[in-house]
Amino acid sequence: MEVMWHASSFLLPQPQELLPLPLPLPDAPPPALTYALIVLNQRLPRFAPLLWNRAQLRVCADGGANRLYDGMPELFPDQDPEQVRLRYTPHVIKGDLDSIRDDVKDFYLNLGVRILDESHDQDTTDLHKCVAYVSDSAPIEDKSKLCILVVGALGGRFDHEIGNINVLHRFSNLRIVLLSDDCLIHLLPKTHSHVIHIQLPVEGPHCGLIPIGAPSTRTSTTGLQWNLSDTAMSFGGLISTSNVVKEDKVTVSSDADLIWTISIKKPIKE
Ligand SMILES: Nc1ncnc2c1ncn2[C@@H]1O[C@H](COP(=O)(O)OP(=O)(O)OP(=O)(O)O)[C@@H](O)[C@H]1O
Ligand SMILES: Cc1ncc(C[n+]2csc(CCO)c2C)c(N)n1
Repeated sequence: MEVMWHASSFLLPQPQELLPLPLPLPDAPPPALTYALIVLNQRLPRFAPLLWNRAQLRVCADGGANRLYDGMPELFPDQDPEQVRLRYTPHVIKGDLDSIRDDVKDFYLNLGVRILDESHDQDTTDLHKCVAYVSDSAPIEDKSKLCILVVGALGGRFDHEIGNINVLHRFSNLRIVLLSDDCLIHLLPKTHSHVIHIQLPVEGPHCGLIPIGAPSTRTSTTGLQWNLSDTAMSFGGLISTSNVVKEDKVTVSSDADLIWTISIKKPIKE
């Protein structure tokens, strides 16, 4: 079975800000991914500017545009809010446009941002619409190198959270990472075995492995405090919550699609 690599390196400073990298190790992950960022309608996480700089395509889902407009200046309190907004202008705003404020819409329209009104579709969420846009924008051969980072996806309204997780399953051929200030989650498709490189300075130790779409009759892991060994997992039976990462590399293989979740560390207060 083919191996799929995962690493939350987008939470680290950009490679050019670091010292020259050592030679790749034999089991190092393959070349870097291309990132897209989707901003949802929840408070921006503190590391939003880091993800913004990582991403080549930046999209706001409807009310996510309000959060960008209001929230980026709050993250740079010493700077002129207008200058901050100009620096963090999205490429596209897409959704049913029932949450974006008129002043925000006019501001970004004047800057030439593409605003895509899909109010005719009341059966798919704004996140779904934005993921479809990002996916359609990427050439097919590049899709396996594409990683979509979604901020504001967790820790809010439960119906929205479940809707956001459903998007992971709906687009299971894409790498999508849902983020909040506190944790991230992504899908581990059953079509691959998985190697997850843990970025210990920024993530862990708490983690979970959860079969959300269907039960698993066999899941095996290494690198965790409570490893699974051909173990069954299902809602109503065992699911792996409150697990702990013990090594900087975790491996997972399963006969079902699983959700991987890991905590994001808080910055140390000075
Ligand atoms: N509280 C929340 N928790 C998690 N995700 C959210 C939350 N609020 C919004 N989102 C995400 O942001 C996207 C855009 O939000 P927005 O409020 O514009 O959507 P909406 O469809 O107008 O919501 P509503 O259900 O309130 O009509 C949603 O599709 C959802 O993915
Ligand atoms: C069975 C069913 N439940 C809820 C909705 C409502 N809904 C789901 S996605 C969406 C768009 C949000 O921007 C809306 C209004 C529906 N259509 N069908």
